[in-house]
Amino acid sequence: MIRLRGVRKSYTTGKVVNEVLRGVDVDIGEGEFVAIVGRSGSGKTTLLNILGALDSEYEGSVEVDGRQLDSLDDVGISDYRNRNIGFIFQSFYLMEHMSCLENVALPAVFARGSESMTREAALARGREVMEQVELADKCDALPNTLSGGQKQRVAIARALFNRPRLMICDEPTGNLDASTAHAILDLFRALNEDQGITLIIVTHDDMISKACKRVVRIHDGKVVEGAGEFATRERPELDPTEDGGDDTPAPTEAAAPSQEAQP
Ligand SMILES: Nc1ncnc2c1ncn2[C@@H]1O[C@H](COP(=O)(O)OP(=O)(O)OP(=O)(O)O)[C@@H](O)[C@H]1O
Repeated sequence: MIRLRGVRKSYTTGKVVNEVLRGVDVDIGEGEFVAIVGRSGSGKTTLLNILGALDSEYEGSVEVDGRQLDSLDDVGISDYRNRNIGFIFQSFYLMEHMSCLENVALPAVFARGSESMTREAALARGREVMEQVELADKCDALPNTLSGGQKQRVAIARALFNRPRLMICDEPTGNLDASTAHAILDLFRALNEDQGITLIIVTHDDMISKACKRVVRIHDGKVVEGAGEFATRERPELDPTEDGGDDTPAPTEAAAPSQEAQP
């Protein structure tokens, strides 16, 4: 489903170039349940943003169902995202002045053309996904009256609204205690097993990564474990204290301003 080859990404700040991804090759198949792990600063979120078509400023190839993502224009990319991907973040990004149901129905606002829904249809679909996350009784509640775990369930319901094939989750349990995190994990498992939704989860939480069916590990700007159906060409020696430190690559002085530095 998603195939990355030779993906490189650097951030340029002034004259300093930080090469974060240095030739990432990875495959994510339909229906997979994958964790992305690595030290802080190793580029997990950077990779996730590319996998989720949130970032198109990279070198290399990202192919989805046989089609290069960079062949799509901005409208094509947002259509692809809206139709196929649900996003879950550590901070739940709920609109505090709207009810949970209105939050969940928000993706209808972004639907385009003939597919846009009436308000009634959007709210009915919202109720359906609130039921799926077992929060039907919280439809009219404001988000700030909910617990952290409940807020994350509302965010998951919102992500489910457009019936995504893929859910991209960045530290989804980062703000939750262990038992609440476990309940969210159970929900992810059910979405994967019962609905066949592909899940890609960036996590520092061992409980989550152990439950995933594959672990993709990033180190030194490359995928060193769990790349998918092919062998990674280079495998740097891994530090056994892997997740304990910071993997931010040392920034280098730019010889010339990179493309990203151009206005
Ligand atoms: N928008 C940005 N501009 C400049 N540098 C950035 C930007 N986003 C990330 N970086 C840098 O890229 C590197 C990788 O960041 P990223 O957030 O992908 O790491 P991560 O593995 O997700 O880290 P963590 O586990 O701490 O969340 C870090 O050195 C970070 O400072």
